[in-house]
Amino acid sequence: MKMMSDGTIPEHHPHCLGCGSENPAGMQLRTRLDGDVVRGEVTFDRRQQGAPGIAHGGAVATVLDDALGSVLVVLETPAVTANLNVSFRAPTLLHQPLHVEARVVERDGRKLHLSARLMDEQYTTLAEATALFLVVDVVHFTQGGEALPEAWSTWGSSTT
Ligand SMILES: CCCCCCCCCCCCCC(=O)SCCNC(=O)CCNC(=O)[C@H](O)C(C)(C)COP(=O)(O)OP(=O)(O)OC[C@H]1O[C@@H](n2cnc3c(N)ncnc32)[C@H](O)[C@@H]1OP(=O)(O)O
Repeated sequence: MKMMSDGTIPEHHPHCLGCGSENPAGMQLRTRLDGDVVRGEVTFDRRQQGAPGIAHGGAVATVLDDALGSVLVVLETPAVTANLNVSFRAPTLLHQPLHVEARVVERDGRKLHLSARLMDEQYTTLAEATALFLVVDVVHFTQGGEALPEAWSTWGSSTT
């Protein structure tokens, strides 16, 4: 597993494993592994604002998708989001420290069924997601014409 001795996942986002990309939309999601669950913290600011003082739903979905991407780091499995379903349960306020968790629900061949949740400081659910990720060959990621992070070369690429 790709993690530090304190359980944190280095450079939470898969893109950051050596390629120098920033987090999507400037969001600073930091994740760590807790048993089988990826946990993280994030705080939205005005860059992710939708209605005044409230995070945009797309930004919330991005954080959930990003946390799900961290699960791939733990699994060391190259995969992509095929389907993402988000339920928004309560307004996500800006400038509040929030908790995120993501986990594997089931693996069925190439299909990874994952789930994620965004919670406020009191662990009240604000949004939750279910997702289908499909395992792909690492070649999938060369389509953008950019060099891939060195760390990815050691990851599995079997799509069977
Ligand atoms: C080396 C390590 C690298 C690690 C890097 C990891 C991190 C990377 C960064 C991660 C960043 C974070 C994440 C991101 O941001 S990932 C970025 C957002 N996602 C994408 O760009 C994905 C774009 N889509 C595709 O490339 C293709 O459509 C994929 C690869 C997904 C499937 O095309 P492919 O030709 O391969 O598969 P298939 O069509 O034969 O279908 C196969 C099976 O799947 C079922 N199905 C398909 N789609 C759906 C659907 N929407 N709902 C329900 N089911 C669906 C389908 O019915 C079939 O089922 P069955 O008939 O077999 O039962």
